[in-house]
Amino acid sequence: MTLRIVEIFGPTIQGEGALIGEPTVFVRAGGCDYRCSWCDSMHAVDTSYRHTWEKMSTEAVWSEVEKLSNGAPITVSISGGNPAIQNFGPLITQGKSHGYRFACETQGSIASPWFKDLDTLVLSPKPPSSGQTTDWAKFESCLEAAQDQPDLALKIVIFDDTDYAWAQDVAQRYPQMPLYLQPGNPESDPETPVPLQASIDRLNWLVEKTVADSWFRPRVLPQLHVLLWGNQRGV
Ligand SMILES: C[S@@+](CC[C@H](N)C(=O)[O-])C[C@H]1O[C@@H](n2cnc3c(N)ncnc32)[C@H](O)[C@@H]1O
Ligand SMILES: Nc1nc2[nH]cc(C(=O)O)c2c(=O)[nH]1
Ligand code: SF4
Ligand SMILES: [Mg+2]
Repeated sequence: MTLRIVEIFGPTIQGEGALIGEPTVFVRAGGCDYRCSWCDSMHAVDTSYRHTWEKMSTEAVWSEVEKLSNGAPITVSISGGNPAIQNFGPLITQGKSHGYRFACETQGSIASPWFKDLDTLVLSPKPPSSGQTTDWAKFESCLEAAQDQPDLALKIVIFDDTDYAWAQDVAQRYPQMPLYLQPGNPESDPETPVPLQASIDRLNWLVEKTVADSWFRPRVLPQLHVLLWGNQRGV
């Protein structure tokens, strides 16, 4: 199996959502069917970066994960881009046989048969500010592909009041799924520092909004890695 890989990095901490704080090695897949206006990982999306992506065998990816984690079983997060475009099934099988855990981050536009082999599937449908439109039939197919096997989490990025109202609608569609909200980071250029106070202010805005609405279902979280390292890549 050949995979298009942008970067493999870590161990670091998972900075977002359900597994926040968890020691994690990231495998970032190249290519995405979306073009979110505010994507913080355009180097894994825009085909002008394709020459920086590496074609790697499953074995080569696995060996890098093992090297980075020093052979100690850890959580591996498969992100991108949209990793669902490619076949990460063999990597997951290999890693699980050594006691590793696997999570995947995807927008929910493409269902992959290997979703059922994950420990955690994070579905992150995109709000209006992204400029993308969710195909809910495809999103449902992702849930079906998971076959009730992995833990599921819904993670929604909020930039403004419109996104917030949209998130409330989506939440109602999926009353059983654990829900995470994170404020959007308008600064996605890796060279530009992210002022800490501005990040805190955006988080505070979102926390105060949910509390004022007595909307107690979501967990509101920052992007912890952005607070620590800004937009630096590979962390
Ligand atoms: C880069 S995406 C890759 C995985 C997949 N394509 C997705 O969007 O879920 C990983 C996570 O980062 C979030 N994200 C991307 N750009 C962001 C930004 N500027 N601010 C906050 N979160 C962002 C996405 O919504 C997603 O939850
Ligand atoms: N530390 C850290 N946490 C993350 N959570 C989601 C990430 C991603 O880009 O998918 C990410 C990332 O790139 N780094
Ligand atoms: S779906 Fe994810 S990787 Fe693709 S453009 Fe949007 S945020 Fe970026
Ligand atoms: Mg990121």
